[in-house]
Amino acid sequence: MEIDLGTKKHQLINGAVHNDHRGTVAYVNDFNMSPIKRMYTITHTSTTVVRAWQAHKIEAKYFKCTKGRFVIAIVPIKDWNTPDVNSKPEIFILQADKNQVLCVPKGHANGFKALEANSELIVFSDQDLDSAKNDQYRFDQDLWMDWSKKII
Ligand SMILES: Cc1cn([C@H]2C[C@H](O)[C@@H](COP(=O)(O)OP(=O)(O)O[C@H]3O[C@H](C)C(=O)[C@H](O)[C@H]3O)O2)c(=O)[nH]c1=O
Repeated sequence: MEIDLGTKKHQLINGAVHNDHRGTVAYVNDFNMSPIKRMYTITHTSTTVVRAWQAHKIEAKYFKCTKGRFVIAIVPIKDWNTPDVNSKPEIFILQADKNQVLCVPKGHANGFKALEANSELIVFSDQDLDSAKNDQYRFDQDLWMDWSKKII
């Protein structure tokens, strides 16, 4: 099944793993990367750092944890000037040993923190850097989530 990346709904795409005498192939066959224009990685050396909230009207993002574990939250934004303080974030745990890609469609804010020191995310974007620069919306990290609460 191929995932429709044009959808307005976030999606968690599950991959799988093949092991044999040569080693391991970890794959996410349903992640169609044709819309991707750019990739980068983010490493959090500490579990106390919160990177939130960054939001995009037109940019879709795809997150894959390549080391450690992250808690990542996403919130749909309707009013970009006065976002709804009562919106409820959807929360995901991404971990390197679970082969999953989280697709966050345009129109959402994302925020995250590492659950283990030195955790790393790889991020894929469907916008080049120039478009992304004009599509950056930042909101206070204390909006929507109490990041100090134990999540799992
Ligand atoms: C992402 C990126 C950044 N940079 C430069 C631009 C800045 O001088 C510096 C730090 O970037 P920024 O402050 O935008 O990083 P974050 O606050 O983590 O935000 C980034 O990752 C979160 C999850 C988002 O959702 C943002 O859209 C994305 O910009 O790296 C580049 O030159 N190329 C890139 O692709």
